[in-house]
Amino acid sequence: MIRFDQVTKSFDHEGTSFKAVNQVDLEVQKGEIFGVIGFSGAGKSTLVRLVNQLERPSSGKVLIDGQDMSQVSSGKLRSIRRGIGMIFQHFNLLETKTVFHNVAFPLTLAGAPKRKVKERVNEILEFVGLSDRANHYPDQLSGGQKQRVGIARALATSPSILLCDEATSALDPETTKSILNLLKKVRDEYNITILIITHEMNVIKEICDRVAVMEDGKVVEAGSIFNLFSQPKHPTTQKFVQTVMNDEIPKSILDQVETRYIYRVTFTDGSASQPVLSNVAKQFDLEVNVLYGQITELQDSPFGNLIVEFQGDDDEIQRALEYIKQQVIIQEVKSDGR
Ligand SMILES: Nc1ncnc2c1ncn2[C@@H]1O[C@H](COP(=O)(O)OP(=O)(O)OP(=O)(O)O)[C@@H](O)[C@H]1O
Repeated sequence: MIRFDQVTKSFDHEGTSFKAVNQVDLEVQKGEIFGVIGFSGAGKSTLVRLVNQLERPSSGKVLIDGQDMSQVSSGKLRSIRRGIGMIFQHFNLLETKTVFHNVAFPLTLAGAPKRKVKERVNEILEFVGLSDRANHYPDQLSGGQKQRVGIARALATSPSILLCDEATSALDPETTKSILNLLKKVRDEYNITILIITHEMNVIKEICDRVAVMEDGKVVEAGSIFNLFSQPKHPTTQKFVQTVMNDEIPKSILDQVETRYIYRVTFTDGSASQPVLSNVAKQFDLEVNVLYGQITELQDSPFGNLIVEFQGDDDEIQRALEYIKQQVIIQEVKSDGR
């Protein structure tokens, strides 16, 4: 549905050319919630602005439903743009207009008749839970309510794509959660493709199906949430994962452990590590101790790491490791003393 094909966007500054987006290949499927994460300056905003052609690629193609955006007529581009909604970190509401008129704005702009506008605005305000705030002004609303208005405005013209540029970065954690739940509802009920850019791994973890990690204009790693969280390969991905899954074994615990065999066992979708470990304890002549761990939820399934130590005969431990490897992800933390 959205395809970046070798897309580069360069900016010229004081005689030098700078690639804000550098040869990006990505495909976002219809109805998917796709996250793009990266530190400040990685090129996320530029990437998202390439989707609705607020920026034009210097080279490569951006395709929406198979259509090369650089090849369409200006009339066609306007109609494609109406099918792409966008929400922003600072909401970008019209302060002098009521909630109703903020949401009505894109419909009025598109020339919709008054009766249709009223019907659609009321419907969408109900969807975002703000029917009782229709006559309020933005400065009478909380941050979370303002973003609900932003979402309602973006949805007013019934888009098929919703772009979210740091949409929860100005909100507290509770409000962030409620906005993310609303975005999930947008996807589930309207089958809208959602492209989220953020610097917060929590946002990715909460609602995305797949994620791309950006650095210096490039996508350094991309994949399903499970793959990225369970086996992050690039150092930047590893840093982001650690912000929500701190699985570094505390030094105080490591110092107390005398054994040589310490491993990280990772829970992934459908793999229940705990039964595997109790089977190991039953089937092999060794002791298994859980030293540390953190289990969370990823897309409604348990996910996390357990740091375990094995005590026993070397050969028996090797046999047990072979058995475990066939069932779950296991990585060595320490196996050779200090
Ligand atoms: N119009 C522009 N002209 C010149 N340079 C630009 C322009 N837009 C973006 N850049 C540069 O491109 C790089 C990527 O910027 P971009 O805003 O896409 O990154 P980002 O990952 O969204 O960062 P942030 O999270 O801070 O917004 C930055 O170094 C920025 O200064």
